[in-house]
Amino acid sequence: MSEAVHSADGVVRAPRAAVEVAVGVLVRPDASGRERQFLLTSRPPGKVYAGYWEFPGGKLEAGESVHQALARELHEELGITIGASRRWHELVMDYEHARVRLHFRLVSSWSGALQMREGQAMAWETLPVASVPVLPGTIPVLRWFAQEWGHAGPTHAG
Ligand SMILES: Nc1nc2c([nH]c(=O)n2[C@H]2C[C@H](O)[C@@H](COP(=O)(O)OP(=O)(O)OP(=O)(O)O)O2)c(=O)[nH]1
Repeated sequence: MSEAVHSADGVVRAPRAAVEVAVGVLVRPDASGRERQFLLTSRPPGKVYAGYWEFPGGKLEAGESVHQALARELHEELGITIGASRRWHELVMDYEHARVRLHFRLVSSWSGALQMREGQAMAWETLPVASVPVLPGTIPVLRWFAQEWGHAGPTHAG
């Protein structure tokens, strides 16, 4: 069965190979002790979709597993060392600049203080997300949270 491809902008393009991307969904407990806060970061200046909010992560390098790529990217971007990561969802998103296969992994333990090493901004968010604008590839993740938490209403502002 072929994989569903989500268009980021509504344009349907010819099939092409997807770039594999490891994405970290860092979660922490809210005031009631439930893991309902998650970290969003803004895309750094100079990258496509600069200023859009996303989950931290990046492309796999040759020979890396998704977890290894995630650990490397989160260390490079945020200065933290992650513990285990749990496979969560996968999604193919088609942008004008590339088709990407996003491997979302949940991370609830890490060491080190968060540092924004690439000029990003960060926000601990919950639903509905207040940071704007969010990257198209981020919106399905907010829907998965909404389903799991029984959250009704908008998932993000704007
Ligand atoms: N990091 C991240 N990328 C995402 C998310 N959602 C989404 O569609 N993407 C897309 C945007 C980019 O096309 C691609 C990730 O590429 P990137 O440019 O951020 O990766 P990278 O850090 O390895 O970049 P570079 O070294 O090539 O500059 O995945 C997300 O939540 N986080």
